[in-house]
Amino acid sequence: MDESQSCALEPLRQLINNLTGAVDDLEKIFSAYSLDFPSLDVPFTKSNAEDLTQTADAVKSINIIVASSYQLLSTARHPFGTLCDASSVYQLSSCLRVAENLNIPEIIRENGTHGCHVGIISQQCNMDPSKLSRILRVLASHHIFLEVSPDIFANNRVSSFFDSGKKTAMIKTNALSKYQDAVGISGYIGTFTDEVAKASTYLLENLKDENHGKGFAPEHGALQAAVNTQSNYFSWLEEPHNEYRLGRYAECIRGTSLWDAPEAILEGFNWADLPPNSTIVDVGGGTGAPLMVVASEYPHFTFIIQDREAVISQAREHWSLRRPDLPISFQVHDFFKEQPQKNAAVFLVRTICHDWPDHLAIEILRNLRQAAGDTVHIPGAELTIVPEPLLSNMGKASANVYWIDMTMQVLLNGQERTLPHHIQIMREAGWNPIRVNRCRNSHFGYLVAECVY
Ligand SMILES: C[S@@+](CC[C@H](N)C(=O)[O-])C[C@H]1O[C@@H](n2cnc3c(N)ncnc32)[C@H](O)[C@@H]1O
Repeated sequence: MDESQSCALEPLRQLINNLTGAVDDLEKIFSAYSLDFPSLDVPFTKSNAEDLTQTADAVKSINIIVASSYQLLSTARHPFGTLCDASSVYQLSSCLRVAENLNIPEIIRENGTHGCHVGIISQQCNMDPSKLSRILRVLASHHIFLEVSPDIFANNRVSSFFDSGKKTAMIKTNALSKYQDAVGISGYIGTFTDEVAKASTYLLENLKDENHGKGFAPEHGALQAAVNTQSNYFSWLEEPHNEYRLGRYAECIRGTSLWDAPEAILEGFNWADLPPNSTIVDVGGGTGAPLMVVASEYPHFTFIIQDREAVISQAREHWSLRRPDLPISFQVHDFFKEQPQKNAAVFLVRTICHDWPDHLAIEILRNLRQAAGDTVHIPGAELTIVPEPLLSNMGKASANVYWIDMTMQVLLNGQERTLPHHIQIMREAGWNPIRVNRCRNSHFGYLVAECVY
């Protein structure tokens, strides 16, 4: 082998060394607890081993594996292969949408643990078996479901993660019941593969639109062309024909809690330092999944969830089903109007600003500033230093941050922001960022700010 050949292969060897090192580290982490790493071929169950995969050291190793293996694949294969994949990846989303909408993980679960013939699956969801088989094969080829033998599909660790845990008989009588107090991320998949995917297909048309392409109005994004509406995303969701999508969106947002490490909200802010009678206002809180974590730990505070009227009804129902014991009140409030809570110790503003372009995010923050007595609390973003030759943003391991950024662009002309950008809009709204708290196992940062007097 001549020198130039060995040089050209060096990045591949470095990437393999990264992989080996990361797998060795995972082995040490799991053997310290005498646990096995969860198998891809076995359905997901809440377990100590799954919990261990979420800890900071395990996440670090897993991210190195994800980034290195994707870079290895892109380095090794012909560009045509990478571009074929990128050109057709929407097919994967479309097939996933079918599987979620037709309750395939639930049907397979109800038919035993050894897999289910596509003939039975298709009978139960009233589809043509040959078409469904091809759809499930696309997914199984991407490790979503396991094709145990030709045309027999079983749930694996990935497909079972969007099993709602509900009975299909119940879902058939009430489609929305699937998303009420569900486990898994069926709502997240439903929303992302439906309206977000539709909006995304109009990205180029929206960018080239002579009137709106260079603007940032939330009612002039790609979504409006895709679904033929003049309303912004949230108003459109509340139109009568979208009852199903609105119900599903609530579950989608609960699913977004998984972007964050489970304990991040507790570590992101020094809740324990607040006086016992403090009022915490969750602004645009949705159904309040992250707030439930705080309220469970600090039930002596007063908690208020604010959101649009339709969402507040969902939030009331969710808390009464899930945690009727916790002290929480609900308030219909439009965060573009004057903030009625003047004595809040904390305004929690989680994944709100990312929905909106700068001028509207600043308006939301200014309204809080005008009502504020103490601190506000906002998630931001930070880069992580990584080993050579990986990309400095961890490439594929950070892909979801960039997917969500594009989601915000196509839905509402919103965006994810870097830490300096977060700081800039907070300062413009009259807030002084004083601290960023980050969990090592999460892309989220918690930016704590005080009023500028
Ligand atoms: C991305 S979700 C975040 C929910 C919650 N903060 C969380 O992190 O789980 C955005 C929320 O903003 C709410 N929202 C949108 N427009 C609003 C408005 N004008 N006033 C109050 N809430 C609004 C939506 O209904 C939705 O619940």
